[in-house]
Amino acid sequence: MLAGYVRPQRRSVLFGGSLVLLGGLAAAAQPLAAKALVDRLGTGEAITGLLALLVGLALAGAVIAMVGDYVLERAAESVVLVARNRLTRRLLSLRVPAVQRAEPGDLLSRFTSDTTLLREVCTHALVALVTGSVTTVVMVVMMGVMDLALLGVTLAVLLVVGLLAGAGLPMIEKASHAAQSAIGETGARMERVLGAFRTVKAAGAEAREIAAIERGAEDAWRAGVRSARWESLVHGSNTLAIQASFLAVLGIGGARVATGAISLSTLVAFLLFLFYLTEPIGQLLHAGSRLQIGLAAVRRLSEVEEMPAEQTGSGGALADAVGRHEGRLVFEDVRFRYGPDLPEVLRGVSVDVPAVGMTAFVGPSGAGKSTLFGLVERFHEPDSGRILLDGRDLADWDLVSLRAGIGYVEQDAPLLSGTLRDNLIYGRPDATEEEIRDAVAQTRLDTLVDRLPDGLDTAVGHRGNFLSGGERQRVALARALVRRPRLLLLDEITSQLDAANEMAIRDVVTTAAKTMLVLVVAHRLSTVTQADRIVVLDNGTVRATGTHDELLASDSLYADFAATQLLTGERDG
Ligand SMILES: Nc1ncnc2c1ncn2[C@@H]1O[C@H](COP(=O)(O)OP(=O)(O)OP(=O)(O)O)[C@@H](O)[C@H]1O
Repeated sequence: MLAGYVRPQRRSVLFGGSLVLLGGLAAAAQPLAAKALVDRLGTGEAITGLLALLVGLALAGAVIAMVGDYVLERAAESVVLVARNRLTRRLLSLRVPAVQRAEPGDLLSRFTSDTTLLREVCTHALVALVTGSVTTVVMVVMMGVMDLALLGVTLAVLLVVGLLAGAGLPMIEKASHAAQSAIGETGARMERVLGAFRTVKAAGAEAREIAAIERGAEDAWRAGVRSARWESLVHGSNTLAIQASFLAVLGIGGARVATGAISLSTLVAFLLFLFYLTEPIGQLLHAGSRLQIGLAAVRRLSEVEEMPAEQTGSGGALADAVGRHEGRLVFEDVRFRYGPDLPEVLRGVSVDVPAVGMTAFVGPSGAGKSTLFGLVERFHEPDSGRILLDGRDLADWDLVSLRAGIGYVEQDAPLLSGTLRDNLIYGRPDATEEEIRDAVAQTRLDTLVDRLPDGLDTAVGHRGNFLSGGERQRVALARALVRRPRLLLLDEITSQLDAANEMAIRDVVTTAAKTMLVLVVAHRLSTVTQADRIVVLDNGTVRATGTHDELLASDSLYADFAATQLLTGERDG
């Protein structure tokens, strides 16, 4: 997965990495030039050329490293971009139940914060790991050429660093993952609060929510501190090791110079090498710890990749077919439960709905009415039985084509932040002005549009919260009509309308039912009575089917509903 993120940037990473490496090598060559300089000083030869070389090496090294750094930073940003785009596509293709089970705030944190962390791992850390290793190896070889005994001393001390780092690095990954998860959970909690802000206020729950969010933030802090502790241990071991090596080399090297085993210039160069070694080793340790943090982020991103996604094909041609062919919608012994441990919600539903006309589903709350709509949209798949449209199992339809033919107004259909127009054309961005106006007029939104300061181009607020509940319902219906569906699924769209608006909407629905298949779920008797057929659902089964009059005579539950007006009261209860 990591490779997948880095691959598109491999050229930049290679180029930038090579530059950084070159810069590092230029730095590595400096001790050699310094050694030559010291030797020449002893012999009294001219040193101007060597001095120039030394300055040139330092300058060139710095500039090359700087350019390399920029190239890598840029590649890192591109990696984040690629990761965000990939995650966006993944998130939007997820199956509805998967997203319903997840916390939106947590998914959001993966999109914002984890992708940002990814930049740590993908370029800099990887390159630093390579350049740090190469520079270290080059320096160690050079040190070996100078004096094997001193090298032995150095390596022994460095081994201790390696062991310390080896123990610390996995802990960093663990702590970082915990910190990110805690941030995700806190984000989810925050999203919950902001999404129901008025309810939070009305319930006086601010203090409780603050405490809960702060607890989450503290969890993140604790994990972050744990990670910081391991990081500083890993990083600090570098300084410690180099200093210890320095003293050891100085002592043992001094003795070797005194015995004449090595020259003074060799000792100076060796110590310089040791001094320069701090950087690549520090780089290695830093890269190692960053890599762990990035890997923790990759782990969280890959968790999203593993969530089930919808399968969509091309479907353009089929979308046309949906518009042209008319056909029945048939439920054949449909059984469904929301999860393996949950009770069966639909227990063998069989309904045959003709291609045109209005079919109403009524029944007590929780009977499974909305669930049926969810199955038609294929948000969920039946556990057994089939649903056929045009005689074809919905499972065989291309999802895009299927949904292109459906106008779905869900219960409490949310609007999206943006303008009223954005909301109306959400299901069909290429709708003409006339079609928009037409839908607006049908749903009696024209008075609202006239009243709004910028008409159709007025912002409606987050989830449409600048509008009343009834207005939101009518916008949702207009949005479905603009889509020009062949199949309208209307789930409780009149619950918040006053009598006048309800009557108008009823007319819209009746008119629509003359040319298309309209399924409504309604608790209001007035909406239901004019349906061509009514399906009474009870506890996941079809109890009775017929017209209002037929059911009044034949079905006691329906007769009871009608008589006691429970059909109206149910929503509020
Ligand atoms: N996503 C879900 N996960 C688990 N259970 C669910 C889910 N959605 C609905 N249910 C359960 O399935 C049952 C049927 O719900 P459904 O929304 O279809 O009922 P309904 O007849 O539309 O009710 P209402 O008239 O109150 O809208 C209910 O018992 C509900 O608790």
